Amino acid sequence: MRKQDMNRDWIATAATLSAALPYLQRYNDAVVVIKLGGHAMSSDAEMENFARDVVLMQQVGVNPVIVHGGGPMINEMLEKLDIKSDFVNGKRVTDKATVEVVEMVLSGRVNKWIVNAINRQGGRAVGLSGKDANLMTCDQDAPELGLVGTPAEIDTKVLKTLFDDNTIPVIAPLGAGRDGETLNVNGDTAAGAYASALNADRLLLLTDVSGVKDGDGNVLTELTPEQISELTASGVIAGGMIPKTQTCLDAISNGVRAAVILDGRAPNACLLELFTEHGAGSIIRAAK
Ligand SMILES: Nc1ncnc2c1ncn2[C@@H]1O[C@H](COP(=O)(O)OP(=O)(O)O)[C@@H](O)[C@H]1O
Ligand SMILES: CC(=O)N[C@@H](CCC(=O)OP(=O)(O)O)C(=O)O
Repeated sequence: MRKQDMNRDWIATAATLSAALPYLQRYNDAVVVIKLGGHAMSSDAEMENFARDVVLMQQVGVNPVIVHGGGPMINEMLEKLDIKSDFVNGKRVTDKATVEVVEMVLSGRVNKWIVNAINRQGGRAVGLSGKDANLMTCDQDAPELGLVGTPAEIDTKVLKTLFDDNTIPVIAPLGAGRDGETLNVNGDTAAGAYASALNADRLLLLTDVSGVKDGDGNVLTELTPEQISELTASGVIAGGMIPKTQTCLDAISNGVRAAVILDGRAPNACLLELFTEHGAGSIIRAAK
């Protein structure tokens, strides 16, 4: 590259940083809950990139909270163990044997993968599940789903202590039932519940599609609650996208300013959404 062109690149980089100033100011001290879906975690390299963005966010004054999924990793382990698994409306039917595998995979393998990646990028992350410090107490979801929880009470005390200590919580989507039993919670549902309890400024749901698509396959960059109802009724929003859009609707009616569904595999997806005019994915905003 010629020296002159190289200078032009650096000038563009400096201009990008300068243009980010209003966004950096806006998100200073804001809580951003990020749900990292299992499909958005496909390699160590992608995980390192994600972790780097999270550490940068924290460095500039955001309080990030990571809530993760891990459905594909759970499926892989259940298959190895020859345990059959079914989904109803995007939620896993969970019996005693299944919940043990879910906890082992989520709290063991996936949670530590993320924690380690953030720490390697110079951040300080701590791994938790909803069972720690009374973070998430759940009621049982539909009885036919078995040991699946729906969040009932969130205790944010430990999260606030971690923010004060510049520590990034990484939370596996498990909860404690009223009798202390372990319940499997859909990752999107869990992320939405934490976002509402914290009055988060943004809930980012990172997945493997660039946003919510209409019947022609085009990504809808802004989505209203009415559009979500119509697209769900007509079957265009299906499978794992049902709990995602439902979570966004619940979140914006419960104290979250906006929720975004975006492609977690795209480079710097979170930074693009938070710190640029461009934004990313499909945004659902709370009524003013
Ligand atoms: N209208 C829609 N727009 C985009 N994706 C959709 C839509 N309806 C269903 N999907 C599916 O939802 C999937 C995302 O949900 P899921 O597989 O549960 O992701 P994750 O593991 O990241 O939580 C997409 O990969 C896509 O196949
Ligand atoms: C009740 C329920 O469905 N729990 C999910 C928890 C993991 C999850 O949500 O993972 P993704 O975000 O990667 O889909 C499950 O067992 O797969």
